[in-house]
Amino acid sequence: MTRFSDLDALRAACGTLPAGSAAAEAAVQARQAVLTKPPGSLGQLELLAAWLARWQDRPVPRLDRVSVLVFAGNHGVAAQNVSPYPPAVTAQMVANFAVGGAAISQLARVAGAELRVVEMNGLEPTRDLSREPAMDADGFLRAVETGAGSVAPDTDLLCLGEMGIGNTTVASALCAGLFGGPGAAWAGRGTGLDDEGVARKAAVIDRALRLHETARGDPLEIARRLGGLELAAILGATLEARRLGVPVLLDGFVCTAAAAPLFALDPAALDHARIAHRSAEAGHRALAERLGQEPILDLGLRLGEGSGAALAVPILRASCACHAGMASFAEAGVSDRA
Ligand SMILES: Cc1cc2ncn([C@H]3O[C@H](COP(=O)(O)O)[C@@H](O)[C@H]3O)c2cc1C
Ligand SMILES: O=C(O)c1cccnc1
Repeated sequence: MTRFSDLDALRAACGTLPAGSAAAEAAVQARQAVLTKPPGSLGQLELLAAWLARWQDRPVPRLDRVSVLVFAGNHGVAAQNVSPYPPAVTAQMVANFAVGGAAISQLARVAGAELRVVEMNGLEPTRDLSREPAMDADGFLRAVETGAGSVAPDTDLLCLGEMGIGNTTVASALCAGLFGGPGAAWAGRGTGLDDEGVARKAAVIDRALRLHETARGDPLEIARRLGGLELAAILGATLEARRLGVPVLLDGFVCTAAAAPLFALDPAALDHARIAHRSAEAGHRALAERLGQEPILDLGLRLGEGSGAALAVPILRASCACHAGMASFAEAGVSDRA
């Protein structure tokens, strides 16, 4: 398993990323051009096949082994009354995942994906980021390693998700720390805060931003101080997937925020990771724009768990099926344009 002795070692790993296979991408584009359809008429399906091919390094992309990895963690900042739900729900939902009763249990099945849930640090909470750094360097790095170590090398597509009461506050703080703006610019309703609750959440984030001001400009320090264990694991899994040639689907706001420090270090670092679904959570639109991405889907979900990522899998399956299974003009005896 990849080990990181210190933050500099992790930073170095983030600085040496494979570029993907331009040849595999070009092969897909060449084949798209001869399939029985007007050029470009399959829109995003054509682009997604090329994207999968590049990062899988396969001229014909495949989705035989799709995995949903959900990282679960708790957060000290939940003590600040920033979520309508108590932290005990995190463990209760992990139990619900195990017996197939959660939304992601159903959506992973529909996607034809294996679902795995990883509990971070026995669901012990991090420290309250509005009072001190959420994690020490060791705790942060072990969480990144746990994420990296959870990615099976033979995965064709990795869907990432999270569970952790209070983590929309963490994700908002992380975005503000990375990209600027006050708490109010990034804080949303999460699981259902009212206006007063959102204002309280924004104030907690502002306090955290003042406290961790000196870390501004250092994305991994921001992730350590203003992040959380399941978010660090998502960062580690996203990084490792790049190394292993596994394309990634990021779920909603929390998941995208978790991977965002990689983008802040290198704007090409998330080229193998697509935002699967635009969450209805307030900050997600701005975050996706900041990362230069248009989410594949926008169905108004605001759940997390990897739900949006799993929902995009059938679209990718359609993309692969058309690419691999359609006939060319020559094979089908269809006249191409004059
Ligand atoms: C029953 C239940 C199931 C969930 N599944 C995902 N989340 C989502 O809500 C939480 C974040 O929202 P906040 O920051 O407002 O606490 C995370 O656990 C996230 O995955 C859930 C939340 C609840 C209550
Ligand atoms: O978009 C998300 O990730 C999200 C939104 C609300 C609650 N939990 C997660």
